[in-house]
Amino acid sequence: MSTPNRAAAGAHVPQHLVVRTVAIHDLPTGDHPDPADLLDLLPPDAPLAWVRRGDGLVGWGEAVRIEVGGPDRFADAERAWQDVLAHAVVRDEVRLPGTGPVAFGSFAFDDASAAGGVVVVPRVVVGRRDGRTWLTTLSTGAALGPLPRLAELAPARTPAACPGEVAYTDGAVTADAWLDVVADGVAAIRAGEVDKVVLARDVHARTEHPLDVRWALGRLAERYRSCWTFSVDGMIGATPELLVRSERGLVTSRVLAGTIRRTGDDDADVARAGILAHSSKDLEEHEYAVASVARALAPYCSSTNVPDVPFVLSLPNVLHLASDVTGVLASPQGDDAHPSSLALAAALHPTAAVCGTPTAAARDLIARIEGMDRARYAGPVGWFGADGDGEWGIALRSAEVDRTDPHRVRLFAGCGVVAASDPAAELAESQAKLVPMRFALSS
Ligand SMILES: C=C(O[C@H]1C=CC=C(C(=O)O)[C@@H]1O)C(=O)O
Repeated sequence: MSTPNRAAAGAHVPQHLVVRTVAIHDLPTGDHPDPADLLDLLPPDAPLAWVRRGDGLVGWGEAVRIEVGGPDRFADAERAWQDVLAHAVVRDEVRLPGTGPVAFGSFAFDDASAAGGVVVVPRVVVGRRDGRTWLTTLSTGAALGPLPRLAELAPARTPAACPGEVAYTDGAVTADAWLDVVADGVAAIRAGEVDKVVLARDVHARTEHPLDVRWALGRLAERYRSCWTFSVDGMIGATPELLVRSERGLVTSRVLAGTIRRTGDDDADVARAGILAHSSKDLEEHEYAVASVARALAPYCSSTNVPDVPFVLSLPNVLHLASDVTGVLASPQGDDAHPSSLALAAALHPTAAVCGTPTAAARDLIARIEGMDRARYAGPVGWFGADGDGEWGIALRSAEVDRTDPHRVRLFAGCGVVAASDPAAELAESQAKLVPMRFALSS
């Protein structure tokens, strides 16, 4: 495989990107049949994925890689992507969201994090939406060739390898010490420094065998079907929280904040859903998160719809208070031009579901008391296309696979803290939020 073009932010991309999308059913007879599960197509190395309920995108190979960092990481990534597109020759025979040129991205939570951000333009993408499946090839330097054949492009199918035994150890802050971190957060709230702060912790896992990311993705996608299962450059997970979807002028954001653990007993869980829906502590946490999203979207929208009351989202491990905020993007010039989904994600990030209220003070407090670099946990992760439309989740219920040692995985979980928060309850909640990734790594 040839080496990808590396584009530092804003750097010139040396070769044309040639992009072709065809419907899978249009491919020659004898080619790969319509794949039952998109994830089954992925190779073990650097798989790219954004899937939910069987729909979405998977990709592999690197045609272009854009690495960014610092406070301008989103704008720099967008500029570099535009530069790639300016040199692209595109033939898209399907014309759906996610066809034509697409790039996957994952960005650090904090401006100062060394994790920065990465945008990967794959060599091959297979997508599915509402029963329609397509194949996109993206290559550099070639001319538009004959119809691509998925059978030739899809790697020989090898089953995902089991990680074997997994040993867990403390992350940057032990569970006991994290009780003090939460207590410090509550004290800062009571002192008037912030109204809400989201505090997170990490746990280290060591797998017996090198982690085959496909193993984790398959388990997550099957069990957490209402979540977006993602994989971008070693950042993996199944997030229930959609930072923003932008499609043909409509924006949607699924805001989550306020959590109660599930018991495993359906009747008890129905009662707990009622408790959650009436918990003033959780409703307060949720209200801050919804307000932050509504405030950030308002300047870009001609109208927004912000639900008055959240619904209860049921996941296999927890119940969440959830609100779907929607909006219609304004076109200031009267044409269809509006900010890209990544620009909207940048405007929304960090919401009060992962940072706090007020944002700047909460961010400072996190940097002062949390005791770890979140890296790409709680940052935007997703994909966007040539027209800027795309989907960006918040990288929650997630883990980062070590670049140099695929036995090492860092799992993350965080909790919204308000004045009424109890450190022991928050620790238990963080353990419940670690369940999906622990499940993903289990045999
Ligand atoms: C920060 C996380 O969850 C956020 C999303 C949903 C509910 C949350 C909560 O109830 O605290 C958090 O705001 C995480 O899962 O790491």
